[in-house]
Amino acid sequence: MALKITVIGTGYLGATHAAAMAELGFEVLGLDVVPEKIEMLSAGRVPMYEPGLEELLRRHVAGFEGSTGRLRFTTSYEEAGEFGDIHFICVNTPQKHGEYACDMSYVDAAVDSLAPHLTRPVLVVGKSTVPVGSAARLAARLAELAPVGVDAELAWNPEFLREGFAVQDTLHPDRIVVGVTSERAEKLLRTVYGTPLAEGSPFVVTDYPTAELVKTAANSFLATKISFINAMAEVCEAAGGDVVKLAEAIGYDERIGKKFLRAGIGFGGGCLPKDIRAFMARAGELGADQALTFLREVDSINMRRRGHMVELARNAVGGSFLGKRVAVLGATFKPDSDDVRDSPALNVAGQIHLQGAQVTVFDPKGMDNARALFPTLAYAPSALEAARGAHAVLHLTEWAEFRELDPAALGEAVAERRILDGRNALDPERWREAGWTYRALGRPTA
Ligand SMILES: NC(=O)C1=CN([C@@H]2O[C@H](COP(=O)(O)OP(=O)(O)OC[C@H]3O[C@@H](n4cnc5c(N)ncnc54)[C@H](O)[C@@H]3O)[C@@H](O)[C@H]2O)C=CC1
Ligand SMILES: O=C(O)[C@H]1O[C@H](OP(=O)(O)OP(=O)(O)OC[C@H]2O[C@@H](n3ccc(=O)[nH]c3=O)[C@H](O)[C@@H]2O)[C@H](O)[C@@H](O)[C@@H]1O
Repeated sequence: MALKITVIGTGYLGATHAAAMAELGFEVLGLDVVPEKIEMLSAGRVPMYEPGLEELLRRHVAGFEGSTGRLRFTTSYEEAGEFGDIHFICVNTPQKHGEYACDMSYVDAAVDSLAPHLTRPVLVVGKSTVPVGSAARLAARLAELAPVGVDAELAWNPEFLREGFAVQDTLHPDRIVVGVTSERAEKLLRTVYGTPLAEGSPFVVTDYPTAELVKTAANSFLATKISFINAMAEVCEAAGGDVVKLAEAIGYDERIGKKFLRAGIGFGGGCLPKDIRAFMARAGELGADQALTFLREVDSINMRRRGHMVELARNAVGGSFLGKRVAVLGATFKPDSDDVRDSPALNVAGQIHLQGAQVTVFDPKGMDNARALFPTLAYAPSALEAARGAHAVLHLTEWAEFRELDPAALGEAVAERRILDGRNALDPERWREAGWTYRALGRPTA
């Protein structure tokens, strides 16, 4: 009999994973505790912006022409327990309020809710990003809470997808990593990730702690790479160098590589910032805090970028924001996503607003989420409207459409032709030729 899969938590990770599992041919049931999300997904609508996901969803949710009907959604753990042979846990693991540590309460709640409803031998597979040691603890919890006689095993299978590329990354992953304690679990996961998904993707089998650590190590490395180039940007500014050229030049060395060397206002989002902090907190609990002290520096270089952007903008408008209008292009933490969790762009916008400027934000996809998080900022329906009357335009999220903006047309709308590029993504010459003062982070002023 074909394996049936449940996916618990249908956010950025879970909704994508559920649709991808249906694409691979499995019967899938997605579960979330938020009924509105379940209603939307059941109707073939994705509750966030993720390119290609809605199309994938509609290929498998019933009610659309030619759909396989293999993908359904529910809020019922009882239904999930009846349905699944394999249960993927994809719930959120945010930073604890006021602490560095990871809040495991959602993962714990998912295991606690599922376990009593299990009806047959199952594999529960954690995908959420968790502190090392969680899998062993959860395996014991699962065994304890599962009905007597039900064999409930746990595996850990961290996820490496990027928002904006979630569908592609899930269907064609760089690698699949599984932390298992039995051959049966490994075999089941090899079946799940069988062709075409695993074609060309290395399949790494390891123990729980290594699987958990691979995930936090990967995100720590990426964060470190970004903070490294941002540290170079600071030195370039002091010395009159150009960090974009520097990144290009060091990137030709294949050992260094070109990727993740874009200097700017730094990393944000629902993952890198909280993951490096949770990693430091966990290392501290394990008595290995010294090993990760460099991550504290990675974090502080990153947070400094936001303050630096605010300072540059303040200086650009004459030393004070009082009575000034500032246009902010971009609200999401990166382009091609509507995610504003720990967004550097919104953080900068918020700081400038607090310092007295009238800030107007435009983002192609993140407006609703931005408004919900920063209701006191002003929002405009286009970049042009946001720029109207502005004393400075700040480019803070590198959406492709911002690269296409017409500097001459925007120049007609603003009070002062002054643009600060927080992502080093615009073409300085185009803006300068149209009479703008263009300023970027880590680059010469003219
Ligand atoms: N967003 C991303 O690009 C990636 C996220 N991750 C990790 O995946 C996990 C999930 O992240 P996101 O999808 O971004 O979070 P999210 O917040 O978008 O989604 C989490 C979902 O879980 C649901 N949920 C919470 N408690 C629940 C419960 N007890 N039972 C059922 N559903 C519950 C929430 O309602 C929400 O819909 C995190 O650990 C994150 O670090 C890993 C790789 C990529
Ligand atoms: O654990 C996760 O959730 C995911 O976190 C990141 O993915 P994501 O947060 O979607 O976004 P990234 O593309 O990594 O960008 C993160 C942040 O770094 C910034 N960034 C990225 C690259 C760069 O060169 N410079 C830079 O400032 C982006 O603007 C963004 O704010 C990782 O890239 C994924 O592999 C991982 O699965």
